[in-house]
Amino acid sequence: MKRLLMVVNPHAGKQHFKGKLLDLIDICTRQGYDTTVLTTQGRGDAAGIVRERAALYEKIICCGGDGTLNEVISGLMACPPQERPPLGYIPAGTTNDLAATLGIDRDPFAACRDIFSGTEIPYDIGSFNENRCFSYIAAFGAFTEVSYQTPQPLKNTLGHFAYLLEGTRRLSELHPYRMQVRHDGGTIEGDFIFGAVCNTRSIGGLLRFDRRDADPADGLFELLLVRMPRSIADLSRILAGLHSRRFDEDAVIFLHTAHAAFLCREDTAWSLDGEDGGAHRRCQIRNNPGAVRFLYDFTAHAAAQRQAGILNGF
Ligand SMILES: Nc1ncnc2c1ncn2[C@@H]1O[C@H](COP(=O)(O)OP(=O)(O)OP(=O)(O)O)[C@@H](O)[C@H]1O
Repeated sequence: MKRLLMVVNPHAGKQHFKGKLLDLIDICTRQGYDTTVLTTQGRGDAAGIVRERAALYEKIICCGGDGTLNEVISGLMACPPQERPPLGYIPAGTTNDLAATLGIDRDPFAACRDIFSGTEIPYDIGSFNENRCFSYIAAFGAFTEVSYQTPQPLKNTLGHFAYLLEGTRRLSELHPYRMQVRHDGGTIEGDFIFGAVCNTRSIGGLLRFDRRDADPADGLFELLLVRMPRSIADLSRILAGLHSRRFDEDAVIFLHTAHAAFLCREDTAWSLDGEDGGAHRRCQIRNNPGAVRFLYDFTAHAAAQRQAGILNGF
């Protein structure tokens, strides 16, 4: 029998899938897999499990939210590329942003079946300071102070940022981060209130990129930087631009790059895939093209996703 490792975070989301685990294992067994199930015991556990055991399995399935998936991918990235098995994902978190972007079914049984009927789809992974990684977004900005103080960690970075901006009445409520940002095409300096390096077609439902703007396996990230507005009128223009995706070029920078280096004047808190990424003055971000192969049945759900407006241009 082929060997499959299922990594399950029993505390992810509202834990609805707990009672479904037996049926999920049954699907794997019927597909001819000798399935090992390991439940994570705390933060960092999923990364360690995958790092140490990935090479022993033909497939890995992650059951959890974006945080668990981020850890599983970190574990895979710590293995040599030839020892990384393809990855299936059964979304069981609260937001599951990446699953929405990829078009993975929200129903755990359908998602599980699609892992076996689907194909391997390469996906770019970001390295963050060489010791962390992200699959769809690394971001800093106004949202970060609030996010880690709330029991529900911030998931929806750009959506939350826009929400905070909408409520801003005085510029003094905004925190500008002075920094130099180097990308493949040059260097940008300034005071920024938000920045993100992304590999997704949708950020928090607010920004939707089309195929020309964002291909998850093109070896490039999308870099978005929002400058500190000079006036409240400026701020309204920025918000209107973010909503309509017609960026005011003076205020919002949007470009494609494989590398980004951030040199900040102060410690700046980052969020990686919606989880705490720590505070840093220097960050190096690098694209690892097609570093992880996702297993899912893209054709089964693309039409429905496109109809829902989630998946643009796949
Ligand atoms: N046994 C455990 N007890 C408590 N926390 C755990 C356990 N196992 C893993 N964790 C941690 O739980 C955190 C949250 O998990 P995850 O992001 O998967 O779920 P979620 O927050 O509900 O989903 P989403 O991020 O999609 O909204 C992760 O950082 C993970 O490290």
